Amino acid sequence: MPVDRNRSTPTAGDRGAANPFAGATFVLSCAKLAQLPADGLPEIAFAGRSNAGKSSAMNVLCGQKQLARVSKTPGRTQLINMFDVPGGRFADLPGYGFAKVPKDISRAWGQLIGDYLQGRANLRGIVQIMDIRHPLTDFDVQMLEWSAHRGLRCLVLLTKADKLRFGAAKNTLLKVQRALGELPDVQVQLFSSTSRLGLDDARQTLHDWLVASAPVD
Ligand SMILES: Nc1nc2c(ncn2[C@@H]2O[C@H](COP(=O)(O)OP(=O)(O)OP(=O)(O)O)[C@@H](O)[C@H]2O)c(=O)[nH]1
Ligand SMILES: [Mg+2]
Repeated sequence: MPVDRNRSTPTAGDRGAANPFAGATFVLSCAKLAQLPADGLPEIAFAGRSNAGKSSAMNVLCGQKQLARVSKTPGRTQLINMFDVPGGRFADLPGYGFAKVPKDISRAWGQLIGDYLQGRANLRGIVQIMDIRHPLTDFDVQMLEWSAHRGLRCLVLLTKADKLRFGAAKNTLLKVQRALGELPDVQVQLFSSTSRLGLDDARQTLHDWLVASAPVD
């Protein structure tokens, strides 16, 4: 039976009015750029390694449990999934770097992400999701460099921070901040979709991006 992905369960403990992304809805899945909505709404893309926690982060940011599909199997999100949020749109990008994916499929994903990052005019920023236990893969760094080259803002979420002791998480945060210090417009923070660490800060940053992108009357 098909799952109606617009019917989502609110996350327990969500503070409702404080969430700027409450009421987010699934729009569509696209395999090609031509299928993306053409209305020019400001977009924020969630990028990162397969299984890093992109879909989980998007769900918790929107205060919904099953808005984007979460899976224990890496490589599950293979299309660009678009979600309407107040003031713009979120794009859940297919994850990269999953070794068991056949080469030709892997190439097609890379092409899709590359085309999207380079060609999507209404793209306003990137949320780069990194598993805090495996930060800064080569492709993570390449994504950040592409984004900086295009003048996009970037928020790095070091997610699954619940898996580390707080001191170890803080050390990784400092290490990643130092490593990315040269790149303009990059912010790095701790995050956990499970414990909700960093949730309010991340929501505020993304909300500010969309507000800054809104047309002035
Ligand atoms: N402990 C913990 N587990 C998490 C967190 N975020 C995600 N996970 C788990 O990590 C796995 C992958 O999460 P997804 O959100 O599906 O990851 P993804 O990056 O969207 O994966 P792909 O769509 O395959 O690229 C799932 O088993 C999640 O439950 C987190 O903050 N803490
Ligand atoms: Mg996913």
